[in-house]
Amino acid sequence: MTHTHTLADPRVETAISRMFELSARDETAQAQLPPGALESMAPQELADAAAGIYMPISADGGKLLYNLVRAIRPATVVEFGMSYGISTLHLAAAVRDNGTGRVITTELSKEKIAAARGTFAETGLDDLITVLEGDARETLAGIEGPLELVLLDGWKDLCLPVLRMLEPRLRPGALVVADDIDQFEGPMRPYLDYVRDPANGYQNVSFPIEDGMEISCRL
Ligand SMILES: C[S@@+](CC[C@H](N)C(=O)[O-])C[C@H]1O[C@@H](n2cnc3c(N)ncnc32)[C@H](O)[C@@H]1O
Repeated sequence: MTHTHTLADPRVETAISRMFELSARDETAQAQLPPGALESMAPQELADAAAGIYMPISADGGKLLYNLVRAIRPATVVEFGMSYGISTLHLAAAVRDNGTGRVITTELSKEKIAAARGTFAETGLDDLITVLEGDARETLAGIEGPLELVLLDGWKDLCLPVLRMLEPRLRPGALVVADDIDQFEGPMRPYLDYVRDPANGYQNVSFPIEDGMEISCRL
């Protein structure tokens, strides 16, 4: 018997492959940002300046997210930092295959949001995805819990404030996944110190996948 899944749906596979191919130009585009942009620009200014840069999760990171969502069967998945939606498609494909749940994602760049909305419609996953336009610190402030899976992949210095904001709505056993913990060791430090401090109520594992993912289970 052949088992199929939504990541193998030709519409989804084509969209993900196309975006990964386009993301190969990220390094060249990133080199055109003003020097020190990552450290000095305000979140919206940086999002606009980086509108042409995909900055996606890795292919294996996407598969890991798919599997986590399949295993947990969350009613609500929350994503901080959608970009062009590569990670969002992996999350939504798993929600589709679970037959239950939804994905709420958030993004600052209007250009990325317009492109991602088109891609989500093209893949047939748009009915599962709610895109909130604006700063996650505001757009995610009012979402209802309990939350069972959270992906933190926006600007790295904002991962801790966003986690602290969502924390009261995490159900015990919820997973919080933070991407790029090795690549952005400095900006991620306050976040990592927080989740790794046993007093703060998480069990952690640093998953050695491309630039590193910290997976934290809410106790
Ligand atoms: C690393 S990329 C996300 C990549 C995406 N998860 C993927 O795998 O394709 C980070 C994105 O987060 C967005 N972002 C950063 N800070 C944000 C904020 N405060 N609120 C909403 N979006 C934000 C940026 O504009 C950028 O597109």
